[in-house]
This record gives sequence, structure tokens and C-alpha cells, in this order.
Amino acid sequence: MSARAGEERILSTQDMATAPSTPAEVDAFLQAKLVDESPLLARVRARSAAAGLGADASSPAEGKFLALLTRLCGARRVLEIGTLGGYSAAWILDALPQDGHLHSLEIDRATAAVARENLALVDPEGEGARWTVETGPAVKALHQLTWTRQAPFDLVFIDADKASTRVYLEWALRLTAPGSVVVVDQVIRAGVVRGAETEAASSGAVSQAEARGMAEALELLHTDPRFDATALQTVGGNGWDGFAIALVTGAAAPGSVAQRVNVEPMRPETVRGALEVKNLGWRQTFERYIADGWLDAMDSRLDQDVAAWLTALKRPGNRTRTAVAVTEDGEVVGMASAAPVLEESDRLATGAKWELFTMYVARAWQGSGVARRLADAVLGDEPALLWVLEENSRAHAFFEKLGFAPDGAREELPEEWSGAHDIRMVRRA
Ligand SMILES: C[S@@+](CC[C@H](N)C(=O)[O-])C[C@H]1O[C@@H](n2cnc3c(N)ncnc32)[C@H](O)[C@@H]1O
Repeated sequence: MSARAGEERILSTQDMATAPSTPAEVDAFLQAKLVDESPLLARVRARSAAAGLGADASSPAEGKFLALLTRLCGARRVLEIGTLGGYSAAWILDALPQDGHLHSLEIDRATAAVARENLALVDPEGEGARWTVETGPAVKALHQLTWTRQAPFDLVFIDADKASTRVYLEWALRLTAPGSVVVVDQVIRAGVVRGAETEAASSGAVSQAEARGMAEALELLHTDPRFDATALQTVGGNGWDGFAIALVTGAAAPGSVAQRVNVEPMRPETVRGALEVKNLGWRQTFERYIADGWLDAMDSRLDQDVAAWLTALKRPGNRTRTAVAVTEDGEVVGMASAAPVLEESDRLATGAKWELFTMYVARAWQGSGVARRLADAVLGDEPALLWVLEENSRAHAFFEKLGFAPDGAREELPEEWSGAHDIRMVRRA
């Protein structure tokens, strides 16, 4: 036997002698070997536990998983539902880029105060800029988030009252975009998710409402084509549980809102609504790129813009094609316009006849199929081109699905865009 082989045998004997034997011990072992919980994160965990907020918190291995996921998704905007003492939030915050933001929702005021103190340890200057803990019932906050400029979130972590998980998943769909990732914690709950006959449910360890909430959540993840999901079981310091992870696909919902939205040419009565959707779309998409004040100036000229569009629509020989998406209630939720290619050089280089000039869909209808219907209404399947912000990868992915591809042309935008570029995308015959 070689000395090396002997060494290996001795090592494996030692390992076996100290082999961890329970899931909790393996968790501790993995934490020591792999997780690299920083002293700061360990402090957050200890402070949460000291405040009586340790029991329901993520484990260090779960925290590290969330941090890795944040980085794997390249997430900049993260939404957490259920903050507790801020331990999972601290891991996510630690993994976010400098210009990222974590918005975490917590119903309990005293708990949220502990979380704020803890997150201030991780990022002392970041409250409001890189992190926010909002106090109140999550559903109320989620509703308000649809009207702010924070969505779409790249990553959503659902970890609050388990009975409402299905509801939170529905909100996650409204507040994300295709490509976003949604994680739901504690979906297994010692197996109750399979049905009420299991031991944990009959022992009362998990309430019927929680068990039902998780079963409904998994059902939604399975049946709604806007999610593509799986779930993994975990054992460890926090017992037998697991999490579900889902990709937001961009498919239309069953019985979709898109089907209840009428797509029609713009009429005088829908011009204002269309321009409001456009202006909000500009804000949500371009705020980071365009000079301060520019978007405010655009909003303050809304009346003039409405008048100009009304005049243009009536002009004889006007070849602009317009489309608006209007709900049953008459609310405009999307708009698009296309016209014959403006620049001769674009037409010669691409052979396209039509150029897509505007295309905006209100956030709640993004991913519902409305955008595709608008594009079809103004372009059909004709060869076309469009110019789109180089950094707007979501828009690139959407137009690629419609058959457009970048053709290599790139142009610097006017000076108020501080050096940003547009690229040209073309759909050929
Ligand atoms: C499982 S703990 C969160 C653990 C935390 N994410 C972590 O991993 O460290 C669930 C939290 O959700 C909060 N919560 C429960 N119902 C809520 C609601 N309706 N709205 C917002 N937060 C809620 C609870 O107060 C509790 O702090």
C-alpha cells in the first residue's frame, strides 16, 4: 500500500468517526465548511434570535442560497414578502450590486424595527436607497407597488403568512417581467403539502390554512403558464421543508386579461390614455438614463402632445398605424405606433418598409400577451425595423420573440441621454 493510499484510508476513517448523523448536524457542518457567513451576518442572526425572531428565520445555508440566487439572476430589484428580523434580507442585500434595491414587507411594527436596525448594520447609509423595510399587511403594500416605479422585480422571495401564498404569487406575476425569478419558502411543511392526512397536519404542527395555502400555491405554479416551476425538499436545522422556485415565462394567463382587452386603432377618445401609458413607460424604462427633469418636462407637455397627436391622426394621407389596448372598463393599458421607415439610410440598409416607433404596455398587463397583439396590429408580419436602447435587454428579448434581431447598427442618443446608445433591430421578409 502506498503512503498516499494509507493517508486516504486514515482520513476517511477519521471522517467516518466524526461523521455528522442528523440533518441539523449536517447543516452545522455545511455552514462551517461552505457557507462563509460573515461576522456581520452572524451578528444579524444573533440579534434576531435575541429579539425572539430566530425560530422562523432562514438558516445560514438558505441565506447563502438566496445570496447566490440574487447574483445568478443578476438581480437589481428584489422584493421580499416577510422580513422577520431581516436575516434573509441581510444576505440578499449583501449580494446586491451597489445600484440595487431590496424592498421587504413586514406586517409587524416591532419586528420591522429590529429588521431595520439589522439591515443598517449591513448597509448603514442604504435605507431608502438600497433597502426598504415597509411595515403593514403585504397585500396593501403590493397593491401600492404596482403604482410606483420599483417594479418589475428581478427576484421575489415569498416567506410570510403561508395561507396567503397563492395570493402573493398572483401579485408576484403583476410585479415581475418575463425572466424574473420567484422563490417560495416553506412549501413542504413536513409533507402536509400532499394533503391533510399526513402526520404533521393531523398532529396540528401545521395549520390546515397553511397546508391549504401551500397546496394552492403549488397548484398555481403548476397550472399557470406564466410560471415554470419546480420544488425541492430540504432537511436541516429548520426541519423537513423545502422551497419552490419559478421562472416568470411571459406566456398569456389562462382566461387571460389579454383576452379581455380589445386592441383597436387609436381614436380621439383614447389618445390621452395612450400617451399617459407611453409617458409612464418612459419613466419606468428610461429614468436611469435620461437627464433629470426631462421626464417631468415630458409629463408637463401632455396636453400639447395630445393636441399634436389628434391633429396628426386627422391629417389627410397620414400613414401612421396606431393601436391601443383598451380594457372592458375603457382603460387604455397599452399603445403602439408604426409608420413607413423614416430614414432613407435605414430603409436601404435593412429593406424594411415599416418602423415601430412606440410600444408601451402598462405594468399590470406586461407578460399577458397584450404587447404581442399591439405589435401584430401595427406591423402584421411585414418586414420592419425599430431602434431600442442598447441596455434594454427585456425589450430585446421580447422583440426577438417577434422575429427581430440586432443587425449591428448602433447610434449614440442626443446629449440628454448622457452617452447611451440605441441599437437597430430588424425583421426581414
Ligand atoms: C417566516 S418569517 C420570514 C423569515 C425571513 N424571510 C427570513 O428568512 O429570515 C415570516 C414573516 O412574515 C411576516 N408576516 C406574516 N403575515 C404577514 C403579512 N400579511 N404581511 C406582511 N408580513 C407578514 C411575519 O410577521 C414574519 O415576520
